[in-house]
Amino acid sequence: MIEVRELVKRYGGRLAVDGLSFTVESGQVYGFLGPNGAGKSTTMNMMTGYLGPTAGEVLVDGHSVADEPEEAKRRIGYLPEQPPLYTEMTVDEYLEFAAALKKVPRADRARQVDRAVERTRLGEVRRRLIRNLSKGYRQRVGIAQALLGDPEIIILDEPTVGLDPKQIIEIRALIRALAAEHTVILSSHILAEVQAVCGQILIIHRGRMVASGAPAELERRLAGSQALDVVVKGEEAAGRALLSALPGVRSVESVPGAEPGTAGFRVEPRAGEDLREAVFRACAAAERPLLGLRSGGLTLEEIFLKLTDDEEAVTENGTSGGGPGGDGEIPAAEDAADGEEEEA
Ligand SMILES: Nc1ncnc2c1ncn2[C@@H]1O[C@H](COP(=O)(O)OP(=O)(O)OP(=O)(O)O)[C@@H](O)[C@H]1O
Repeated sequence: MIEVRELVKRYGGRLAVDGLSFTVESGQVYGFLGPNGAGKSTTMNMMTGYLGPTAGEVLVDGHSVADEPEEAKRRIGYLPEQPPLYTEMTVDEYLEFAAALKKVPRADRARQVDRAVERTRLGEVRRRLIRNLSKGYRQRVGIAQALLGDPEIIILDEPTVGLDPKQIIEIRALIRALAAEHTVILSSHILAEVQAVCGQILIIHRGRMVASGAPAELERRLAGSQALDVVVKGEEAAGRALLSALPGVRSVESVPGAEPGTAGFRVEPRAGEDLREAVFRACAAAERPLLGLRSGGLTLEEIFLKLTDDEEAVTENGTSGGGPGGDGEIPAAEDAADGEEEEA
């Protein structure tokens, strides 16, 4: 288990990590999600003791990374964003060297290297020079290195960045397999990646946590009420009057762009109401053809983009101005970093 308490990192005038607190429970796969520059690498570097925090602390199974680095670090295997591979070594030589650096007892090194090679399926290339390996295989070497010493927790910084689609699938499968025996934390700026392998998501933006939870829970909590996108035949005013009169409707907004002779609306229900059937029946009773009816709640992808791209629209209770409401407890994603924003 890792406890991150009020972690802060300042690079000169730039606040890269701004008071992050969270807990990583054993036996789960956590996805650390955020756009480039959100502070993911900085946080991972502090969690693994590569970088000292400006303030705050990290405890690994109760051991402070700052005060008991050996105790804390031996529980963590780390694949940094740029793994320090020695490309003039063979895979075996490098892993033996890494095992020695990690103070794996000499008598146990060969066994541990064998096991790491087996788990990352490097058997075929173990006698090849690292410089002759593809990026996908090099990444596996980096992961094998993280497994040496048999740490309980594996931390992987952007493990699939720069890989081709086939390699990405292989690395994801490898991560899932690791999860059977380790707590895994990986960072990514791609939601689909985190959704594909993680049971828990931590969304970070400008050095702060903007949402966390299981993917389905986040979606449910933050997607907002089941707003409906409705298209009816005929004039806008008549369609609006019809929909507004339905019990359970909170608001009806016109959505521009409907084809001529039709009108589009976003219909917000009151909490807990499912309006689909009522909309259908009302249109039928009024002999007004219903041309479109779809749930307009946000997908997790839209939530992620809203939380990280459009922070001005995010208010204190995590709802967005004009968008569907939500009852999630997310702190405001106000401008905390004082640097320029980077491309997502
Ligand atoms: N050594 C450094 N000196 C100064 N600023 C830094 C340093 N390292 C990171 N930063 C800045 O801190 C912020 C957070 O960077 P960090 O690398 O942690 O983000 P990230 O979420 O991991 O993004 P990426 O995926 O691009 O690495 C960025 O604005 C970055 O420019």
